Amino acid sequence: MSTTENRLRVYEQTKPLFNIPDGVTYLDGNSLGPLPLSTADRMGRVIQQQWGVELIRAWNTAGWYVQPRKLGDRIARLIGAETGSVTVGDTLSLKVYQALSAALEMNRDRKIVLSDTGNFPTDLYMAEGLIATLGRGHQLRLVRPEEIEESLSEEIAVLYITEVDYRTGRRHNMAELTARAHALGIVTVWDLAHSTGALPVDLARVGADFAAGCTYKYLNGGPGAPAFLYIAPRHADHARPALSGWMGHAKPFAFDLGYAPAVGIERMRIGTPPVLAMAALEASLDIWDRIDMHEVRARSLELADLLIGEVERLCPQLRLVTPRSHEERGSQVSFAFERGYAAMQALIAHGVIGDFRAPDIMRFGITPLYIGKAEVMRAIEVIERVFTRELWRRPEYDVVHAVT
Ligand SMILES: Cc1ncc(COP(=O)(O)O)c(C=O)c1O
Ligand SMILES: Nc1c(O)cccc1C(=O)C[C@H](N)C(=O)O
Repeated sequence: MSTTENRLRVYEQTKPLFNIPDGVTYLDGNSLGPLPLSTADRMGRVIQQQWGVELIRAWNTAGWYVQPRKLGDRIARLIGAETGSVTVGDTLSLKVYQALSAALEMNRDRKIVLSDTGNFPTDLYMAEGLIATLGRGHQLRLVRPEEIEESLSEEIAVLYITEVDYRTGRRHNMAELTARAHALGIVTVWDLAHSTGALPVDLARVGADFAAGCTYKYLNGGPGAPAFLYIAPRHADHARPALSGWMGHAKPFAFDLGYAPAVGIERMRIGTPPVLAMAALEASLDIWDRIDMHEVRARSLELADLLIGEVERLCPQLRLVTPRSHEERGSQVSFAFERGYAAMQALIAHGVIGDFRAPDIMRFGITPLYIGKAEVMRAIEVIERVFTRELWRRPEYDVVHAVT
């Protein structure tokens, strides 16, 4: 846990803990965080000593079985959640499905799921799939992000949104929306994919009902790292698991023929946890345990302001789509540019890695653990070069890859 004595000073003491290839300025930690230097060693030890030697005994001797909860408690500190209210495992798509289905059951007389057009598509697709499976006439209602508040009403069963918009970086006011939703009898499900490790989140204080997030972005857990799910302790013993796998059973090793949910958040486990991926996450959480999220936030805003100011001054072709107000943004800066895909490919070819989101958004993640003023200044210099020389016009930058 982060105490004043063992706290790491963000950037100065954290940058040396990451593997950032020479010549690369990495502004895509909002999509896939870089590799902590300790990860390979940690995974190697789990593979060699635990899997290799302990074999199946390691579920007990190395604590594999209790890892989902132990890692959950470490993430809980970063999102202001109560101890014992977070479980780790599966993918975020599954975790939002579980949260939404449990939330809908808490409001059985209402049929509308309210979300916004800035939500990440998998969240919307999972809702569509769940609604079709339920076959009870639910409806997914999508409004523009800025219309969410005025769209809350006693008709809505669940408010189902992502706190920080993956394209624009626009941030919803979680405290205000949760309070308003609760006053109208609405259950809330928050996707924290672009919040966890990006900014302070205070789930217990705002009284959120359900939340889920991933660990491969700001938390640096590695590609395919497991997701997490939060249920407010007041609901955890009543929430019904739609995906009633054996690891969420009250007594998995009794091998009963019928399902009985475990106590609390444990019921949201599904099947066998990804032990090796959890080992990687454990290594990155060793860093995060020593981080003060308020320090991360202060640095992030400072760096983002620098990037916004200089890019707007030097590259008038780019249009800022991230809100200027600190309260209304997450930890990424996005600009719209018609040829944004090619421009981002040009930047990547020149050592500045950000990414592109259709139709025209260039995203730059601000991740203060390994990005400081020097990195942002270098990115600005390269962005200026790409735009003043119109390097994005080169045909090689139009080649479209499967994953952007
Ligand atoms: C808001 C949000 N939700 C969900 C996901 C993805 O979920 P999964 O980890 O299941 O691919 C992403 C990114 O991929 C995301 O940005
Ligand atoms: N999860 C990803 C993947 O498996 C491949 C490529 C990108 C991703 C992402 O996380 C995308 C990300 N959620 C986004 O904000 O666009």
